[in-house]
Amino acid sequence: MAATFPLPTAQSATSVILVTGGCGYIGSHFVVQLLETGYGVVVVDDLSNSTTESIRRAETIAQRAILSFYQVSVCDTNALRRVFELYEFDAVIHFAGLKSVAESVSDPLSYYSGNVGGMVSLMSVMKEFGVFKLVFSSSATVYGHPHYLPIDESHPLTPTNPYGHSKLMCEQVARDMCRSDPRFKVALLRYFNPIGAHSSALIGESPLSTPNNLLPCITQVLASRLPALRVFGTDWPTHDGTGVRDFVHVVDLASAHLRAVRVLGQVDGQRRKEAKEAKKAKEAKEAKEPKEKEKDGNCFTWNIGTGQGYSVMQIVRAAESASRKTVPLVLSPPRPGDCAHVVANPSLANSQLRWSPKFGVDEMVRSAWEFQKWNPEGYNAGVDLLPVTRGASDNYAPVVLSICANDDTTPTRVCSNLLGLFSYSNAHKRTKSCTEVSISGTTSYSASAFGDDEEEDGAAKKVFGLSTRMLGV
Ligand SMILES: O=c1ccn([C@@H]2O[C@H](COP(=O)(O)OP(=O)(O)O[C@H]3O[C@H](CO)[C@@H](O)[C@H](O)[C@H]3O)[C@@H](O)[C@H]2O)c(=O)[nH]1
Repeated sequence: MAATFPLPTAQSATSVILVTGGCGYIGSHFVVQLLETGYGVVVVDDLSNSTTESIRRAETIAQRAILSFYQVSVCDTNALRRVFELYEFDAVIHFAGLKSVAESVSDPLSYYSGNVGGMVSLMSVMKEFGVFKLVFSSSATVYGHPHYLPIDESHPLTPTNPYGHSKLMCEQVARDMCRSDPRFKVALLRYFNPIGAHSSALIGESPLSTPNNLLPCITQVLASRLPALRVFGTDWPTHDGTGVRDFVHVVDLASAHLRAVRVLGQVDGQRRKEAKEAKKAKEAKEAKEPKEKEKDGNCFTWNIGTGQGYSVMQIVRAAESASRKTVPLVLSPPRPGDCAHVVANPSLANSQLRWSPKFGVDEMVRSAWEFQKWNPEGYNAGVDLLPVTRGASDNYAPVVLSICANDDTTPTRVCSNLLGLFSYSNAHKRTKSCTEVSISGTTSYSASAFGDDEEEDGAAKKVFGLSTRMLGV
């Protein structure tokens, strides 16, 4: 029986979204959601800290292809123009940017030219081509050291490093553009600490260089890629002496962007409606609008965090429990510039965006570990996932593989990671010792069906052999 996956073409896509930095950690999770929701997706990324492998995997998860990828820096205004000439974008989601606090201190010009210059370049091309909806990746770093907790959007903005200043300047560019032209509608999303990975374990955080952030450090220690976790500060005024942060699952964070795109779309409809309303009704309505809107036109700022704080040691314990391993620790002095406690007040996003996080901290940490476990070398493992075929209605013959798992391994993940499958079915059933999974679209293995016994067929044996060799299952 042939499986059919809908692969909408550019023509059938209702709305086309440009994602800058779409190959990165957060961008790739967002691309999955855009594809799953039916948007047409164009990605630009200069690949300075990412690879296109993440996009191929996002397509695998969503079983849909993006419309196009362009290796373009947002700072390259002419190259951006050429992309805008090809599509009528409904909105732009701007993830592209540099994000290392330490690097920004040693090389501030790169952060001002890359992040602020990139924002100016992007917004100028948006204006030129009449694209007015923008969702921007901002950061809780714009608040600097907390004056009070939890941090709401009215908290003073006092960044402590060039990275934070560059994000705040980008926000200012957006605010000023909204004030100067009421057609602009911008969502500034201030992320707290994004962690975790997609449940498929196909995409996750895969830094090209040595990680600085807590979770990738922990998972790399668990994978024996780093010898030990340095715990920066054990004498903070927190419940266990280690730093407390507001960790948010990257999938929840991605869905906040989807909500923001929708809310900005409603601003459009709202404006048209308001234009038709009687003056009195309009005034009454405007009186209820958030202050932010009066001040900044259609520029909205939302904290994206859970409102819950977890300490470094709580995260370490969660990782040990997810991996059933021990994290060797080196207790170290505080990192320069760090602070004890950073927790969001996300109530504005909860009410105005109608966004609230679904995943708890255990799931965040578990999924981060799963990604590390199945992708020990990140995206550079040499696993060759085939691209999703760009076509209207390709039919693929399903292949049923039987994979023996001696733990609760998710079979789709094993198959997708190891066999270069470009689409898979979520339908699977488990037997006592073996797990069956229906998979579509393998060119490497063309056998049609196997039973529970992997010895039954040479190809099945080969598949199983590959998984055992590469993963130690
Ligand atoms: O190897 C490590 C790495 C981190 N930490 C601690 O873990 C906590 C979280 O650190 P990290 O993951 O580096 O995040 P933050 O320092 O909170 O910074 C993140 O969150 C900020 C917003 O709150 C953003 O501005 C930054 O870009 C982003 O990296 C802090 O207490 C660190 O001292 C360790 O103990 N050991």
